[in-house]
Amino acid sequence: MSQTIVLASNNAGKIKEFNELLSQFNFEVKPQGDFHVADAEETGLTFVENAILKARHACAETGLPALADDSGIEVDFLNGAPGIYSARFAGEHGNNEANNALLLEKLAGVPEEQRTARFHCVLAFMRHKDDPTPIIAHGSWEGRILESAEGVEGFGYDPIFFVPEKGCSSASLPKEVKNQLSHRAKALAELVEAFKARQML
Ligand SMILES: O=c1nc[nH]c2c1ncn2[C@H]1C[C@H](O)[C@@H](COP(=O)(O)OP(=O)(O)OP(=O)(O)O)O1
Ligand SMILES: [Mg+2]
Repeated sequence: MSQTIVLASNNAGKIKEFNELLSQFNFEVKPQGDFHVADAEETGLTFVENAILKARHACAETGLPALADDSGIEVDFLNGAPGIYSARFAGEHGNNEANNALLLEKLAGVPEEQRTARFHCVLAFMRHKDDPTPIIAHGSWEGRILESAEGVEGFGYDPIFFVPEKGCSSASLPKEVKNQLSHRAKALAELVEAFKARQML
């Protein structure tokens, strides 16, 4: 059986990673753009709320089950900012270069030990728009903010996120390595366990 699931994202970087991470499963995962679904309004105050809003929106627009990802980076020196506002940190939604430049600017002169940060990824899977029991999974990835951008892989904040266990930025890691370590990979592993518990895999 190959069930179609809508990936409730219009972020090309995420869509690419989900295609890599989900290739082991028997699902057909199609990005919502294939169904001409526009961005949901992210009005929640938590990653969990935003992930549900996105999944519900994609279910409503397509009539199919949907998987959404709300993610971002939490910087300790900034009391957790940009957090759920990561995609619009510098104002314009999804302007990665401006977001990275603003984060580097806000941390200018801050010593290494105070530059700790982590990525979060919350996944929400909903069977239909009125699903009262969405499956929620969470993963995080610890690191710190570099002083300048390094590497060309990945997307978003990857060029300025230092991965201590590898000694380089996450944009310097081969995609297979990021896909083993990342917040998204961990959340997806948790989602798979929840699917198994519900006899869905
Ligand atoms: O692995 C990652 N490597 C680098 N940066 C990342 C990662 N994961 C999330 N991020 C950043 C990108 C964006 O600034 C924000 C997600 O924002 P978020 O609203 O969840 O996604 P989005 O609006 O880009 O696409 P969509 O809502 O259509 O899925 O966190
Ligand atoms: Mg978004």
